Amino acid sequence: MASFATLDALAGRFSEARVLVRLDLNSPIEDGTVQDNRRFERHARTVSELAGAGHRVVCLAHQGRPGRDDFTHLDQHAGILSDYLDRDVQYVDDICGATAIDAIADAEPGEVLLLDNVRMHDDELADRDPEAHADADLVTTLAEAADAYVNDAYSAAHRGHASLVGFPHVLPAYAGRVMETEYEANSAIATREFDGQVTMVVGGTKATDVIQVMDAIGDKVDAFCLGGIAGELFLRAAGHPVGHDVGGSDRFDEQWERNEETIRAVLDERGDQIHLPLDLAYADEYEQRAEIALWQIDEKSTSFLDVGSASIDSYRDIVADSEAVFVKGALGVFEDERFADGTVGVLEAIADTDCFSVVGGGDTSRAIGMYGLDEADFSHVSIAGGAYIRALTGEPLVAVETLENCRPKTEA
Ligand SMILES: Nc1ncnc2c1ncn2[C@@H]1O[C@H](COP(=O)(O)OP(=O)(O)OP(=O)(O)O)[C@@H](O)[C@H]1O
Ligand SMILES: O=C(O)[C@H](O)COP(=O)(O)O
Repeated sequence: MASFATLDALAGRFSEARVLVRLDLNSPIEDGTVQDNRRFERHARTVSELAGAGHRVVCLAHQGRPGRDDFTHLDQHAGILSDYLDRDVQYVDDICGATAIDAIADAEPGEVLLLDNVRMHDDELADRDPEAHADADLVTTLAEAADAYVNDAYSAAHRGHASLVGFPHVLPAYAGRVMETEYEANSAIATREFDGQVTMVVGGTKATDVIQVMDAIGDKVDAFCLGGIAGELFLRAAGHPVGHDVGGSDRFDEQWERNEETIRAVLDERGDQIHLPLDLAYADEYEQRAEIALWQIDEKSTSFLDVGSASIDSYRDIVADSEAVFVKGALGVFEDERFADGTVGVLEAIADTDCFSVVGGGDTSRAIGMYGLDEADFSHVSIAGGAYIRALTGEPLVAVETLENCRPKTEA
């Protein structure tokens, strides 16, 4: 259990307050258009609760990183957020200048504002510790204009940026509903004791991340079911001619070099817990899905894009016997229907059981909506990427620690 104060405590202390709410609306951008995603819908619940209670809600968020194509203003984000609320979101083209401060002062009870991309202010990304961030202009100016601070940005909580760690030192600070639920579910592998089998489904393209997770939490997990790039790299370590770059791909060799030692050590120490694909799927000469058993592969000349049917059956059985299942990364290129069987098959197996389940990773969790699965059949579908990885390994998240350490005095 986290020891931060929540919106329940805020409700008991404030009415019609000016509440600064840090959201994480960081989203994919395609051809200049911000793509709607779960983050808007989830954060809308926190914003709606606060606005519905009559508070004046001032949202702060970031988009992209300076120097990247996805570093933009938040006007489109305001539009998407208001689609999920039963009220308008007023976009303020300023962060903590006179325009922002006036808009905050003029806000009526129940009104929602979204300030501009907080990473456009130099203080946000300055390399400072939380106490020094609390003294920076960005934080002191906005804190002066507000009564309370809510951090709902769990998925950015591994970042020690000003808007995430500065305010709790100068304003009564609370965790929003997204922060609360994400923290609870994603930390479960590190904090909860499960009576039965704990399974982790590991796939995707970021093999380095997931291999580190496997290395760190091997003691807490009974079965790892592998697919995606990590699956092939483990097969390569086990002596199979897969997991090499072919036909212009650049996903394998570099990650192999970086992780070979860890992969071999994990296989050596935890071979019994690790379930590798028994077969793999690829596009044949007619561009149809075809499968090949592992023992039939004698040279790496094909790009494999999914695990095969025998692997899926075996993973489904493992899931059915599990008390808890955590998913990180897709087992295949599910965006292409021909190669969705592995990812969808395992998600369906999880949905069919009443095990405790967490599905993480922005890309992977998209498969739930794409293939008509019901989010309600999973205990939690995380909207976090880097923060989820850290939570799985039990690594502290600096913004969560700050909320806990700066718990408002009256709620202590
Ligand atoms: N064999 C494969 N070859 C190429 N890509 C694959 C393969 N298997 C899975 N993928 C890709 O992995 C992606 C999902 O995993 P990824 O590592 O990107 O992370 P995620 O955990 O879902 O998301 P994020 O970390 O971005 O929040 C999917 O888009 C899928 O197409
Ligand atoms: O999208 C995310 O995972 C968070 O917003 C963190 O973004 P960052 O990796 O750019 O800090």
